[in-house]
Amino acid sequence: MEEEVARKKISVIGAGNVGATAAFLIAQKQLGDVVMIDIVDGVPQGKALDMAQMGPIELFDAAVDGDLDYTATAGSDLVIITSGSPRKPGMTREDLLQINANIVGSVTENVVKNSPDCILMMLTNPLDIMTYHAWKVSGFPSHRVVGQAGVLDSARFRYFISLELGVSVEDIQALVLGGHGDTMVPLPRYTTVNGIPIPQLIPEDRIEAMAQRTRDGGAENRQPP
Ligand SMILES: NC(=O)C1=CN([C@@H]2O[C@H](COP(=O)(O)OP(=O)(O)OC[C@H]3O[C@@H](n4cnc5c(N)ncnc54)[C@H](O)[C@@H]3O)[C@@H](O)[C@H]2O)C=CC1
Ligand SMILES: CC(=O)C(=O)O
Repeated sequence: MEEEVARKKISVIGAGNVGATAAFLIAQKQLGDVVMIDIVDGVPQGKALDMAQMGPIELFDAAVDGDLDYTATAGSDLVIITSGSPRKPGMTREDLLQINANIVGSVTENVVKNSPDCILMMLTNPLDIMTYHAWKVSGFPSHRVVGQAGVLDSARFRYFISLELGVSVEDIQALVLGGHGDTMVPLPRYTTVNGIPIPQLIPEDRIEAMAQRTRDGGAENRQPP
């Protein structure tokens, strides 16, 4: 007899650019049923409805709901926190510290009340500090609180290398360590194209230019309209 496996429940706090994109990709890949929470009435509900109505086109059955009330997130397996202010031109990620610490603190308390066994994934900037803050506020063991940044930073580095060499991103493995900020450390000798370290393929000054563009990634991607 086939065993029925329930989909995971994944809540996304903040239904802005990052939260809504994450919610849609989760639903489209059927990683779980999704609940989006925001403070602006109509935004999480409306965006969730739009996404759910893409199910018949993209062929997914994952549920997508939006709400203002954290009880809708109850029993989540994973909660992704994106709520907060994004960087304005000229701001560093650290400039966001005070504004977002207040938001992340109260959001984390609400999340923990409703999903005491979840894994918390932090995206709000400044990422490393907000992850630490959420860990402290949650009281969770450290293996249940993670920050998302290394994947994005490594993806940016891979993308720039693919442009430089005219090869597919699929052939590139890259590793970017350190914080999600100006101190991030792309590792060229551990970055390979089909197994060949990039210092054997790209001049040093070009690698450094791509490493710097990766560090500046968040700012470059958020130019004023
Ligand atoms: N870690 C990473 O890789 C990345 C992190 N970020 C960070 O993610 C955060 C969100 O960025 P965007 O989505 O572009 O901003 P956004 O302004 O589009 O969305 C933020 C959302 O949070 C909501 N919000 C504000 N206070 C809230 C609260 N107390 N409870 C629930 N929702 C609340 C806002 O209403 C808004 O809809 C920023 O801090 C940004 O710097 C952005 C890109 C990558
Ligand atoms: C905003 C930000 O942290 C980024 O795009 O990397």
